Amino acid sequence: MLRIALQKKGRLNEDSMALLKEAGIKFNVGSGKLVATCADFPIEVLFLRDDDIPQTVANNVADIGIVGENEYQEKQYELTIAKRLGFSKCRISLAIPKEENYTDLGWFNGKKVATSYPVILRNFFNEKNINAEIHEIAGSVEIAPGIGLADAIFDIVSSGSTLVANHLKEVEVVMKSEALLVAAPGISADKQALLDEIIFRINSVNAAKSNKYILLNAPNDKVAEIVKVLPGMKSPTVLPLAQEGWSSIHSVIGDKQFWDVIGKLKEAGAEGILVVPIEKMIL
Ligand SMILES: Nc1ncnc2c1ncn2[C@@H]1O[C@H](COP(=O)(O)OP(=O)(O)OP(=O)(O)O)[C@@H](O)[C@H]1O
Ligand SMILES: O=P(O)(O)OC[C@H]1O[C@H](OP(=O)(O)OP(=O)(O)O)[C@H](O)[C@@H]1O
Ligand SMILES: [Mg+2]
Repeated sequence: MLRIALQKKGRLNEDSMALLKEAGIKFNVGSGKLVATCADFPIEVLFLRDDDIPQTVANNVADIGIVGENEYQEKQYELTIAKRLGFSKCRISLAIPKEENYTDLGWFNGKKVATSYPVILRNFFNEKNINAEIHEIAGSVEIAPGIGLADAIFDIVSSGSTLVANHLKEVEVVMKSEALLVAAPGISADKQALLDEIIFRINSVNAAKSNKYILLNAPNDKVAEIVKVLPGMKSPTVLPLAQEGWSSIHSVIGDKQFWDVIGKLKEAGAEGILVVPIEKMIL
């Protein structure tokens, strides 16, 4: 039985639960329950505050967990990053009152900076030889300069709207963050096999999301040119149509090349192009 630590509620909770669900791992979550089991996978979930997830995994109370890279860096536990999950993307930045004239990091010398990430900030300032005071607060960090608690802040930024609402401007991006699947170092072979299965399923789900299945028709004399344009998992499938002299071509295209490939297909004489989502893609 594997134990996973997930955020109880907040920014990471919904995407973490959705990802596991797509990977065929559904929990029987009752309201207020902090532990849940799964009917079709040998896994148990602990619902925690995100701040407590790195420690819980490091102490082997949970075997794996989903946590923001910012929290992982801040807590400094030796955990294995099993998979970067690509959601909850944000940056952790220094921001100052918008009317301040900012030229470089030297601005922070002698200033007081409010943050929930003192370790990351201390390391950054040390590395850059900045002598600033760090004032740790647990939340509502953006309010600190406005109420005279600090001169600047170091906090999570995504759209930037919280900064704007609090008359602040982002001046330095210190780190970028995304959700991580972390594991305790040295878990047993049995647990590692379950973790590998979860990663395999997540990869299949992610590959399916970033690819589309494409079907099109073409006259036989255009098939060779069209096949050159299509990437395909191995190579495109070419099947004869009932109508003499025509073929149906099937393939898989990645999101990144999608519109470029569609344009080239039309130029090469493709007709009746259909694009359909892929449920799972086994690599
Ligand atoms: N605006 C955002 N956009 C994208 N990701 C974010 C954003 N805010 C936070 N995150 C990411 O999600 C994680 C959890 O954020 P959340 O605001 O839910 O934390 P919290 O208030 O500390 O929750 P908890 O109650 O569990 O301690 C953050 O550590 C960060 O990695
Ligand atoms: O740049 P933005 O898009 O405005 O996002 C940044 C804000 O998002 C997070 O707070 P959240 O909204 O999760 O509230 P909380 O800190 O109270 O949980 C974070 O703590 C920032 O305050
Ligand atoms: Mg927290």
